[in-house]
Amino acid sequence: MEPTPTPVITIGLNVNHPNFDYSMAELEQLVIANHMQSIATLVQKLDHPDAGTYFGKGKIEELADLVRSTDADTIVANDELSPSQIRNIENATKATVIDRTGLILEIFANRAHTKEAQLQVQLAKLRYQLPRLRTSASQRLDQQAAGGGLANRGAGETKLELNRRTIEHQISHVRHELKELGRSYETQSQRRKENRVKTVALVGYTNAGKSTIMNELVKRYGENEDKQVFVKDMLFATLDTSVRKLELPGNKQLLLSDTVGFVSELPHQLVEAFKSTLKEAATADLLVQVVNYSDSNQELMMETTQRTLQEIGVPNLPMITAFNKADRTGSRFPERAGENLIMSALDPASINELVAMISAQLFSDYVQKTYLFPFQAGDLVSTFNQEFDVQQTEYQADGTKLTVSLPASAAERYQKYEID
Ligand SMILES: Nc1nc2c(ncn2[C@@H]2O[C@H](COP(=O)(O)OP(=O)(O)OP(=O)(O)O)[C@@H](O)[C@H]2O)c(=O)[nH]1
Ligand SMILES: [Mg+2]
Repeated sequence: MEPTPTPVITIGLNVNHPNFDYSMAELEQLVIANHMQSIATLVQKLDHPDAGTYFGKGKIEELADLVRSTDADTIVANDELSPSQIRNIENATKATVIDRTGLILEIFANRAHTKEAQLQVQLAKLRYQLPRLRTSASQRLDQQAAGGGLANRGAGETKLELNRRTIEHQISHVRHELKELGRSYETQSQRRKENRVKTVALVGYTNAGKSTIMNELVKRYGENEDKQVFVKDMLFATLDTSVRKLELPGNKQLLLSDTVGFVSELPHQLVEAFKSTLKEAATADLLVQVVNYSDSNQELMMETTQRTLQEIGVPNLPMITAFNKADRTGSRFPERAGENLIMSALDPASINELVAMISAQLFSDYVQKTYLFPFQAGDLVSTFNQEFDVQQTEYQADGTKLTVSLPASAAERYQKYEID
């Protein structure tokens, strides 16, 4: 059974923020993803945040009253706060303050499963903690850190120095471990490149349906249909990149990867840390951007996706945009316009259309050829049947005639058997 969510108060400052309501709604979702529940919300409109307390003086008093009159002893702020803002709000309200960055880091810390994701989150946490050594926001992260050993309650100046050095030491240690892992990772993807297996990466905003699409494709075309990935209606269900091998009709093989979802204002510490997980996307032959077409903020989400892809250094790759969850809208689907597809992951016709689009993009260098293999080259007939898309076979007196669709590069190798 899931534990009861921790009650919290969410707070936000509207500093001429055009998408303020949306960012507050997203904060509520992030809170839920961290097993918390917002029981009250306090917002203020200001020209700029108060340098010392974020909210203005009167609003801070209101917040303190709210803490006293509810069950919540945790406050979650919609922005990244300075260490002194966190400390001052905590002193004024006697509650624990977590900022948006700290919240996202907590979610990631609780969800990371692979060694690499865990190290990356740890690195991001350490970087976040460094300037915040004495706030309870960083202590919460401390307590979660594997092995702990960093608790610094009642820290004096010397202890603080010590902690700083410990953290710096840990940062370089984690970096080193990541580098080692990265090396083996690189050889893996290098090998894939050499074998010329085409790669496709699903990217996009969190909760858009990337993992659901991955599972539908694995069910139909996977080596092993049990290799399903985790799907859940909450933010950041996926944190680790999973790669699955698919074989589309006609022996067309590809590697499909499902990646971590993006969110507005993804903490820069995490963007940095996840660069290597997202390398899978950076080296792909094709990106499929999944968009939640039923969300009124889809434009914003697409902008965030574009910006994040740039930040993590994904070059401008060929892209198909899948406007997913159309079953929740009044729109017709599947409906294709160029490289855009309005679709639903729950609809087989949509999945077929998506596969056709992926296949057309990836295998555009395929050519159709007719070969005559004499009987002494009989081995090639079985090789061709295993590796390529054999569309027609005719047994003739002088050998076996095959009509085949295959990559242009492979066709070059078998030129001498080619007949018109
Ligand atoms: N109605 C409807 N629901 C969908 C569709 N695709 C996905 N969902 C649901 O949307 C929720 C999120 O789906 P996921 O596949 O986990 O989303 P994701 O993009 O992988 O999310 P993260 O891993 O958090 O980045 C789940 O509850 C899915 O069942 C769709 O086409 N239609
Ligand atoms: Mg997912």
